Formats: sequence, structure tokens, C-alpha cells
Amino acid sequence: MAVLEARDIHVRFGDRVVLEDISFTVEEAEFHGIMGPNGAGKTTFFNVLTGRVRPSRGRVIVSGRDVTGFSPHAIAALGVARSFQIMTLFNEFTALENVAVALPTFRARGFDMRRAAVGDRGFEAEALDVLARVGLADKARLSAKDLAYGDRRALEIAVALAQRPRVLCLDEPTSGLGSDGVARLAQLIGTLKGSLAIVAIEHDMEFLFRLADRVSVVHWGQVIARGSPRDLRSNDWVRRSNLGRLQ
Ligand SMILES: Nc1ncnc2c1ncn2[C@@H]1O[C@H](COP(=O)(O)OP(=O)(O)OP(=O)(O)O)[C@@H](O)[C@H]1O
Repeated sequence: MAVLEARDIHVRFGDRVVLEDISFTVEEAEFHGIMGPNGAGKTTFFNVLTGRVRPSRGRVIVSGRDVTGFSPHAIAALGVARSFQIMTLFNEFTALENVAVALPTFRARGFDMRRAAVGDRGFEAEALDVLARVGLADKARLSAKDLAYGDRRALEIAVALAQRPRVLCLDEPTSGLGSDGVARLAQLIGTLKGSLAIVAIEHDMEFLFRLADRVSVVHWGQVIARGSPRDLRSNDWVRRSNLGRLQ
């Protein structure tokens, strides 16, 4: 069964049709990439998957359950975590604290005080485990604002992973990273791959084609091609597009 599914999604903003009949699945442990030109509708589609935009038509299904119209919070609680293109870290908090406050066990306490997260060995151990998954265990005590850009990206992923998601949604994870940062991120995603489902919007085709099991190409609000990176390398539209160079 698909962990996350979209069926026949349409989105209109006023009289403008932004998404037209998009269907999509991501299976357990699959990495499904989404690419397409600027303005194609990729972020809007992500917003539909994560509950930020309600589709005009169509259904969103999480692990077999129809969640169309659910709030972002309710969808997240069912295991769909999103890491944003725009950084959403608490700058003054340490890496450890940023992860600790995202832990479901911490949130379940019903209050959100930094002091409560710090010094609580239970939260610390759990948060450190998550930081280790993204290679930041040795930077746990640094403030988020003092981390290098690539480390902040890794920390954002750790915050999403702290929620123990079944699906991790990444919106342009390589954006703003230099070639070293992209290589490091590819390595990190490579280690996560297989442990959960990943959906990523990405402009860097080389990055995407190296890691994804399947890629959907969105153009004018529709999926115009879908397949494995190997299939898509021979797709005429992908070859002709200026979306990126492929080896
Ligand atoms: N809330 C909104 N109201 C009206 N139009 C919108 C709204 N959100 C997005 N759009 C329009 O929908 C179209 C698709 O936008 P979207 O951001 O989903 O594209 P995208 O593929 O993610 O682009 P990019 O790669 O530049 O991020 C754009 O033309 C955008 O202007």
C-alpha cells in the first residue's frame, strides 16, 4: 500500500487552474522526486499533500486513510513531515534543543519550554540519536545560528525526522548549497533512503536522478512524464528541457 497518495488532484486559485488531475503515490521506503520548471505547480502540490492547500477536487490519502481537508497539523501527526525551503529553525536554540522540542514525546507534555528540554536526559538521548542520523552529533551544543549553512540544512532534516515520520517531504533540499554541500546532502539522503518514504521537489537533476527511485515531471500543473531516472533520461521532454544537465 502507498504510504501517501494523491488522487486526481485539481487546484484552482480564482479562475486560474494551477493543478489539473495529478495522481501520485509514494510507497514505503521509496524516494519519489518531483521536478519541473518554475511555476509548474510543484510547491502547490506539496501544499496539497501536507494540508496547506485544500484541493478543489481529488483526494489525499495517508496509509489508506482519506485526509483530504485535514489540517497540516493533523496530517503531520499521521506521519507526513515536511522540511521547508525557507529555514524554520529556532536560531537561539542549540541543535539539540531544536530537535528536542520537535520530539513527539516532548510535545505530548503540552508545553513548549526550552528549559524543559534542556537537562532532561530522556529528551537529550533521543534528540542526540536523531542528530547522529544526520551527522550532527558533535555539533549538538552549538546554537543553530552558529552552524554553517549545510549543517542548518541537515538540522532542518533532523527536526523533521524527530517527528518519526513515515514520509519525509523535502522542498528543494539542495537550494543554496554549494557543490560540497550538495555532495554531503546526497550522502545523508542516501543513508536515510530505505528507512522511510521520501518525496522531494528538486531542481538539481543530477542530485535527483542519482537518488530517486521514481521521478514525476510536472509541467503546467500536470504530470507529463513519470518513471525511473533511467527511463526519464531518454524522455524527449526531459532531454530538451533546460532544467539541468545530465551526464
Ligand atoms: N495562493 C495562490 N494564489 C494564486 N496563485 C498562486 C498561489 N500559489 C501559487 N500560485 C500560482 O500557481 C502557480 C504554481 O506555483 P507553484 O509555486 O506551485 O510552482 P512551483 O512549480 O513550485 O514553482 P517554483 O519552482 O518557482 O517554486 C504559479 O503561477 C503561482 O503564481
